[in-house]
Amino acid sequence: MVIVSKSTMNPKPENTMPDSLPVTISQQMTLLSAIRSTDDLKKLTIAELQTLADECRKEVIKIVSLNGGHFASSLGVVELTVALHHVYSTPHDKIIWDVGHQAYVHKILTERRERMQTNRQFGGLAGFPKRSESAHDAFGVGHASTSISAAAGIAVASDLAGGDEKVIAVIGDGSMTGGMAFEAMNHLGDLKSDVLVILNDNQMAISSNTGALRHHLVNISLNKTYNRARKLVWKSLSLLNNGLGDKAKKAVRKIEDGVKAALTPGAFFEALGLRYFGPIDGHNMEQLVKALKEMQTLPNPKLLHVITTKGKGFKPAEENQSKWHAHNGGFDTTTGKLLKTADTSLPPKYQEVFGEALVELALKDSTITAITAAMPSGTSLDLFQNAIPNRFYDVGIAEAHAVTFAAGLATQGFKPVFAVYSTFLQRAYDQLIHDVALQNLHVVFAIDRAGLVGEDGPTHHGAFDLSWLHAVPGLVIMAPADEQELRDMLYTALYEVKGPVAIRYPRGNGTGITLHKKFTSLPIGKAVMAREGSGLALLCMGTMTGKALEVATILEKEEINATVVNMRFLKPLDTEVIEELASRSTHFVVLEENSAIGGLGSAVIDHINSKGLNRPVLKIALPDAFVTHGNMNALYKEIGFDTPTMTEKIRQFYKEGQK
Ligand SMILES: Cc1ncc(C[n+]2csc(CCOP(=O)(O)OP(=O)(O)O)c2C)c(N)n1
Ligand SMILES: CC(=O)[C@@H](O)[C@H](O)COP(=O)(O)O
Ligand SMILES: [Mg+2]
Repeated sequence: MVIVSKSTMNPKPENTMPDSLPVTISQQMTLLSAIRSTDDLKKLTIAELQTLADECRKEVIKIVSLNGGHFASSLGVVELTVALHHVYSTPHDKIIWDVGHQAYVHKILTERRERMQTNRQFGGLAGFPKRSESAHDAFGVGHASTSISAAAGIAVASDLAGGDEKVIAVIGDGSMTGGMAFEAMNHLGDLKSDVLVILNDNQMAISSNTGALRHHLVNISLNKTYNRARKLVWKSLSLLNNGLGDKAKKAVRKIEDGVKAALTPGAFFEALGLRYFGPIDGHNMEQLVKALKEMQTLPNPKLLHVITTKGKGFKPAEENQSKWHAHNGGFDTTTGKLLKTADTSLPPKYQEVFGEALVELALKDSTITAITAAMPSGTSLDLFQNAIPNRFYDVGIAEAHAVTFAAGLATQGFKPVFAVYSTFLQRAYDQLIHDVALQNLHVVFAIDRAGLVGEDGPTHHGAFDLSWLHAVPGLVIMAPADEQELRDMLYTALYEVKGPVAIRYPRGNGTGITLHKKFTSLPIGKAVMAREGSGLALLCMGTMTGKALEVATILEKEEINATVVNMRFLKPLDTEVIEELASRSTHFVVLEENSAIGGLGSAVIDHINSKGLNRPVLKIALPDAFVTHGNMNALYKEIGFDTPTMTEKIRQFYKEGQK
């Protein structure tokens, strides 16, 4: 195999009007609009493939500028995606995109171009690959580091069934930091199944990638001796594929292995049983196509290291890759400038209030440490990182490790705060139980994005945390009704609670309440009255309190005088308030933005039953189903969380009981 030198990195188009396409294209038509299926890509020359890539890049910029979505990651893999669909044949061959936030070009090329303007909208295309959406989406994704495991499973299934499909996992350097990726390579290397792992190395997760592997990958790219030796290795590979006899093949393979073991920084992957190739320039179509064609002929697990630039081809995104990881849309497609000025009148976001409060407290308390699993900006722990870098830890996409790491810190008298999205903490349930709760360690879980999150959809909704946290003995679980309560709950978690404690709060803006400078300790396990009433009791978790108050105001006009209680704590549950309410209420309604199974509703019903209080309870909660993607208003309407529907449900429930 010939490695293309830097000077040939951007080959000039050989002919701008391809005659190799099945359809005739007019002057105005782009190459992209002539593509009907991935079969059409097979016939394109390298220059045409590059033209197609340029058009796809423009298309991604246009789509995200209109409706928002994940951005810089797709721009970085435009050439890689085009090359993959040129060399491989999906859906027969299987491409598994890790996380899937970089798969927009894959979607455009696999018969979804016309629907891309519905991307992430209610009823439209999903923002991530989804098996039910297209046969070309080999595996459903959203969470990181799953691709190699899934690829191994698919390849083994093919081995068992005698299939001949090729299986390719495309995984970013950020996702490669996740434990599952290592576990999968360890297994795959032993299995010997035919899987190509493409390591898309752009030195970025959402923010800068972290960890020792990151430095290792930089070393590979910069190692001159290796890069010279690599040419020799690739030459031997070409020999291998060009008709040598079995004995000679073995001898060449031995030489190759020897050279690589001595010189290849990629020996790390080799040790795990994956033959390492690369690094190659992931924006050079010729190099990519050649490399992929070589990979296609090789049996067994192998890893192709591809170097790309996140945000490639859109200057603002290349210059600020983290900011442009995802975008809300509404920007100029050349300059990146916002077309409308941002609304500065909105209240601060819950995550910002959390991040600021934690810094305030940690500046006065040197035992507080902050931990993120690759989400410093999303959780606002970047504020802590800037203010107190020596007590800030970004562990990579490694939620399970983060929890046990926190447990270790806690054993030594530190107060670790792990800020993590609800959906990603699911990865670390065992660690939370076994390493933290069982040892009653004082670890604070700041559980962000609890409840529905909108456009990211079911892979990202924080729909279950109250249910699974509820089952853990000794864990204190709280949810603030507004941003002031979030500050006070953080303070309470750090200074009143002595064991494991979780605070769950939603994505997005707070209520706009005026924040006090002072922190207040909240009595543990005690609810607060938000509205006095009688007959009907509305018991709320977190921000559902605001919604319940709206409902109560509407019902008041109909002479239904509801009591609204902000429960504050799921655990310990305020059983006294439930018993007191039972003395003056005939009906209970529990409101929570969590699955109807196992959260506050279940806790209240259990207590009512255990005391023989005999009160009917209506649960207003998320359905026992995966909630789709779309904007929050559309989702709330879909599940009956809009104020009119909730009011009607509660009205009916109460009136039925009065008959
Ligand atoms: C388990 C899990 N934790 C966190 C995330 C949030 N997340 C989404 S993309 C991403 C960074 C991925 O980096 P990389 O794989 O290198 O892809 P790139 O965007 O650089 O192409 C993170 C942390 C996630 N999707 N899944
Ligand atoms: C792909 C991924 O998991 C993240 O990029 C996620 O979409 C971020 O969501 P927020 O916008 O809520 O931070
Ligand atoms: Mg990356």
